[in-house]
Amino acid sequence: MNVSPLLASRALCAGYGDFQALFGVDFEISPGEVVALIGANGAGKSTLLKTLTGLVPLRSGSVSFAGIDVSKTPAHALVAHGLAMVPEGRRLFRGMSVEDNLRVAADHARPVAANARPWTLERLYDLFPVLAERRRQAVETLSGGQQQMVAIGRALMTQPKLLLCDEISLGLAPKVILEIYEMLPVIRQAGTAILLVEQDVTLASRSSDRFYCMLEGRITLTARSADVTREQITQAYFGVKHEVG
Ligand SMILES: Nc1ncnc2c1ncn2[C@@H]1O[C@H](COP(=O)(O)OP(=O)(O)OP(=O)(O)O)[C@@H](O)[C@H]1O
Repeated sequence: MNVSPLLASRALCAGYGDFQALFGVDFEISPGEVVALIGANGAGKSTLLKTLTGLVPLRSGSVSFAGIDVSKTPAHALVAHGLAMVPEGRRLFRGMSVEDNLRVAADHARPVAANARPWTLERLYDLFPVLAERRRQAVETLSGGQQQMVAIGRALMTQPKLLLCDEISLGLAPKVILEIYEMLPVIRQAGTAILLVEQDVTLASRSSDRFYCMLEGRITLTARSADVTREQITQAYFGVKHEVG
């Protein structure tokens, strides 16, 4: 059975002023899938993420999320439809406690069905027990890894169908990165699809079902993570187009 994609772009072009950053990008992620987006600095990953979420306008092509035309929907309204972002740099509400950061997000949550099991503070504290210990602390007093957990928790409190994670490993120690990445399967089992924008290619392919590689605003490789070779990734990352799987 073919499942319709949750998020899909077709022939997407976008840019800034005279500069075109994305050229005909076809991208999709299905419900419950974990997809990674990799590429060197400046390849266009953040721009793609921003265009998929309506923060950068389309020049041509289309983006749909859960059947909604993203170009006709204000970015903030997409949250209520189930699209949540863990932004690069986390952007937590400084001066507010861990718990208040999480509670604020709940005010913008997607309505969930009566028989669904929503993300609650208790459930998040089970996922990241250290946040329960620090619930009353101001977020800026937390370590970088703990702040990243709050950023993920805040996004989950909006009850997303899709969690977009922009370089969540950036600047964190390897042990902390693993702690956070180990939680992704739990989030996915709860029914949330995940898009990981990641600089670390090994981590990205190990943690995803499929991935896309970008180079200079174009997709140069799309593959099932289990099927792709190191050489194919290297070529796509630096310059030769491949289609696998
Ligand atoms: N606000 C902006 N104004 C003008 N050009 C921009 C802007 N943001 C990004 N760009 C340019 O668009 C291109 C793609 O940048 P983007 O940030 O999307 O790449 P990236 O793959 O996310 O890189 P990084 O990993 O460094 O974040 C780059 O050439 C970048 O210089």
